[in-house]
Amino acid sequence: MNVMEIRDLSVDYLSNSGAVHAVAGVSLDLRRGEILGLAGESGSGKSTLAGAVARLLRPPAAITSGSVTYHRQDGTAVDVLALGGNALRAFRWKELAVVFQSAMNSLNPVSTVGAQIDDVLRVHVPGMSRDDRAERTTELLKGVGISADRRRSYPHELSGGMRQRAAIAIALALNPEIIIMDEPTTALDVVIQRDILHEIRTLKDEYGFAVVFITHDLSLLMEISDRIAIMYAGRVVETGTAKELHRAPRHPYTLGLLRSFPRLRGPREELLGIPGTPPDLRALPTGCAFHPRCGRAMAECSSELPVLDDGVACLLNGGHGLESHDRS
Ligand SMILES: Nc1ncnc2c1ncn2[C@@H]1O[C@H](COP(=O)(O)OP(=O)(O)OP(=O)(O)O)[C@@H](O)[C@H]1O
Repeated sequence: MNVMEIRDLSVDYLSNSGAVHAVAGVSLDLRRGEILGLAGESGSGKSTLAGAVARLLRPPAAITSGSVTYHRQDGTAVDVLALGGNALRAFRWKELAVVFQSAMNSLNPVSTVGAQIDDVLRVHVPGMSRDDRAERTTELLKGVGISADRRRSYPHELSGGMRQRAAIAIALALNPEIIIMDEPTTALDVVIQRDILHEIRTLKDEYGFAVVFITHDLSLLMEISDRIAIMYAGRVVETGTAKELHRAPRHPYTLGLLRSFPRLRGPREELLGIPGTPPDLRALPTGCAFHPRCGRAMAECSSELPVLDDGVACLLNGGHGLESHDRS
């Protein structure tokens, strides 16, 4: 059962030097209650895709095609790209919440963490009593591993890990169905990262929300995700369960990522398993965007754009392609 369906979604950043095709024709399902990992080198479009479905993109970003459908538990379908005003605000907190990499940026520095959770509840659940809000705040903080007395702490009084936990507690305040986490733990110590991620899994099992998890750490993604989507140059090139991708990656790019010790953030540099660097998104190579870096490229890879078929977009894997001139 899908909680969200993304179909043929494209996002450009418009600039004087041409449109940057950051997301190009992405179709992806998010199943209710799953953790979907999103991986790919820096600049492959992960954050832009997340921003599009959370409706957080601002100009110069422009959604140029596609649809995003959210399915409520009662069966109603919501056209996410058409939401506006109050409906959009309600969607963003009650149905979908986002946790960003830097918790400091999403927390208010002049308000205690308890007051920030209380604010969210007060604004979005007008009928909730003060006592009920206090109880819910304590419950949320406990749920992410913060003791109740810490609700009176200001963000700067908390460690990085605690701040991240507080940001997650705020995101969970209204019981959303979907949580998007964009590199939420990369700035943290590895041990703390793993602790927080295991708690997210526990919370997810308890509350039943689905998670879209974006990280540069593919090994971490393999550990915590149910399914993974690999992005390259704005497209999804492979999807599968974490086990499938780990055991038998089918796209040469996925294989390269697994063989590398990738630094997916920061300056673009060659990955050990993949020569070259990602393409300029203003002027993509013809055919498969990965072909200039692919050790297994065939002649047709430079003229045919492979479409995602049975979880992989690669001509080598029985995938069929579109002639370059068929591309919309
Ligand atoms: N405001 C902007 N204007 C122009 N181009 C942009 C803008 N924001 C992002 N881009 C470009 O869009 C592409 C996709 O960026 P995006 O941040 O979605 O990738 P990502 O995979 O999330 O990378 P990272 O892991 O570094 O966050 C990149 O080439 C980036 O340079």
